[in-house]
Amino acid sequence: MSLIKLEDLTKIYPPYYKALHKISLEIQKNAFLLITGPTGAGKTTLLKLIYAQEKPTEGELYWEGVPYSELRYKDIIGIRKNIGIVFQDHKLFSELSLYENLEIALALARKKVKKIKFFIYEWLERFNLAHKAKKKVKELSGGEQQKLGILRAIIKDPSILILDEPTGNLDPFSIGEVIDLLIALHKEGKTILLSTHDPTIIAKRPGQIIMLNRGELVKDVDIYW
Ligand SMILES: Nc1ncnc2c1ncn2[C@@H]1O[C@H](COP(=O)(O)OP(=O)(O)OP(=O)(O)O)[C@@H](O)[C@H]1O
Repeated sequence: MSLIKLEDLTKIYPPYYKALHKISLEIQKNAFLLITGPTGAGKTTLLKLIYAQEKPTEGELYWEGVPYSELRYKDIIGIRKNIGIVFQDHKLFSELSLYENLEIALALARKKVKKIKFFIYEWLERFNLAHKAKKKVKELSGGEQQKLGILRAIIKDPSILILDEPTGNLDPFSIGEVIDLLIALHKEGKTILLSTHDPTIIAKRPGQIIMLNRGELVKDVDIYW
C-alpha cells in the first residue's frame, strides 16, 4: 500500500482560481519525489494538501489507505508528528541563536534527547554550521538560514520531509551540500517530497520527478528524461 495517495485532487481558491486540476499520484514509503514546474504551477498547494494545511475542493487524499476526509484533528496532529516541513520563508526565530532555534524545535516535537548539547552540535556540524551555533539567526546569510530551516525540520527525526523550494537563496556549492544531505537522509530511510526549480537538483535525479503546469500534472518526467 502506498504511504500517501492522491486521487483526482482539485483545488480551487476563491473566488474561482483553479490551482490544481485532477491530480492523481501515489507516493511510496521511502520515495524521493521531486515536484517541479513553473512559478504558480501549484507545487506549494500540492504540498499544503499533503500536510493537511489546505483541503481539496474535490478529490481525496489517503494516508496509509485512510481518507484524509475521515481523519480527526488528533489524527492530523499524529500525522504531522511524522513530517518535518521546510517552508519557503523558513519561519525561524530571528532574535534567537541557531542553537536555541534547534532546542525549541526539539521541545515542540517533545523529542527527548540524552546529552542535548552534544546532539545539537553534532547536527550543526553535519550542516557545517557548528561554528555559528551562538549567533542570532538574523546575523546569518539567507543561505545559512535556509540550511538551518532544513536542519530544524530534520532534527526531530521525522520519517517524512516536505521541502518547498528549500534552496532558493543558496549558492551552487550550498545547493550541492543540501542535496547530498537529502540523498544521505533518503538512504537512511526518510521519505522526501521536494518542490524545486533548481536544475542542479533535477540533474542529480535523486528519485521520481513530476512536473506541474497550471495545476495539471503534465507528465511524469521520468518517462521522458
Ligand atoms: N491562498 C490562496 N488564495 C488564492 N490563490 C492562491 C492561494 N495560494 C495560492 N494561490 C494561487 O494558486 C496558484 C498556485 O500557487 P502555488 O503557490 O501552489 O504555486 P507554486 O507552483 O508553488 O509557485 P512558486 O514556484 O512561485 O512557489 C498561484 O496562481 C497562486 O496565486
